[in-house]
Amino acid sequence: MPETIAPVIGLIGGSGLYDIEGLENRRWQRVESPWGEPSDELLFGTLAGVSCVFLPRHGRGHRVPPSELNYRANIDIMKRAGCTDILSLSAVGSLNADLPPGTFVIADQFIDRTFARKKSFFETGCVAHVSMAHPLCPRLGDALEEAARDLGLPHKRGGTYLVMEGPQFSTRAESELYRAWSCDVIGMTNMPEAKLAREAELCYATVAMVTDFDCWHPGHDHVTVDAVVKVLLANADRAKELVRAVVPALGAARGPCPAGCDRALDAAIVTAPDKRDPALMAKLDAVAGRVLRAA
Ligand SMILES: CSC[C@H]1O[C@H](OP(=O)(O)O)[C@H](O)[C@@H]1O
Ligand SMILES: Nc1ncnc2[nH]cnc12
Repeated sequence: MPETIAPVIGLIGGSGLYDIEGLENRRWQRVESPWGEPSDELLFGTLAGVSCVFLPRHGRGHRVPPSELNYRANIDIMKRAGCTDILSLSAVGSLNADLPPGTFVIADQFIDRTFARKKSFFETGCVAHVSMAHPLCPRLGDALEEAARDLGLPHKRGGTYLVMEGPQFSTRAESELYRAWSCDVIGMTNMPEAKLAREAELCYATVAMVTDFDCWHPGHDHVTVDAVVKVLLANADRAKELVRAVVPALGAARGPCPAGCDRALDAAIVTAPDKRDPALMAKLDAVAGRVLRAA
């Protein structure tokens, strides 16, 4: 019989999402990470009896820009806090005329165009290569799709999220290029977050909430924070409804992830055991302890 676990649902709130009201037994608590300073304390609580852990990605008050987020510390503390799954709730621009502001895209692919971020927990002293062919957990995607449908939210299952470095919005030529690549939405944060979640063997899903048409659209010559924030606030309320609907569905005890997210490191580490750096191994205790302790 495969082992069953009681899921702990991690929620990463993006722009406009700095708290989850309605979380019961709530407490903000600092969690230390060997990877440095995370964005904020974690908010622990329960929804319908299911354990949840919330992190405001940019910190309360939106202090940290996308390129300066410590993605490694953020994922590490969520793993330390016991999370098994992460739902990323993110504001995005639309690159697709069929996805107007207000649409929730349950993404299934990424193109990572970021270049100024630490993208892996694995460094000299312990090298690993995980698969990113299917970067988002289909089991979480199924649950989100069902909850969005039941709530009557405008949504689309599947879509490619292009991750740009930012913090400036894209040029018109870039926006057109990404459209020619068949990307659906654009944002600045879900990479390397999704790569690090995979390395940490966490199931990860993205709800990309469209706030604007980026700058390619004939009727929307540029993106402005003002315009984005207006839509964002309405999206944020609906995102919280979605969370309240999906968490109970995800909370039942379950076996291993059918897509293998929770076993991503099984065949990923290539460094010979006697060549591994003890200091790095100590930092990897939460992220990779399952496989390193077994070695
Ligand atoms: C305030 S609009 C630009 C900002 O919003 C998105 O962040 P998040 O994914 O955390 O919601 C986008 O990626 C930019 O960082
Ligand atoms: N157009 C856009 N480009 C990048 N990130 C965004 N976040 C919200 N809208 C965006």
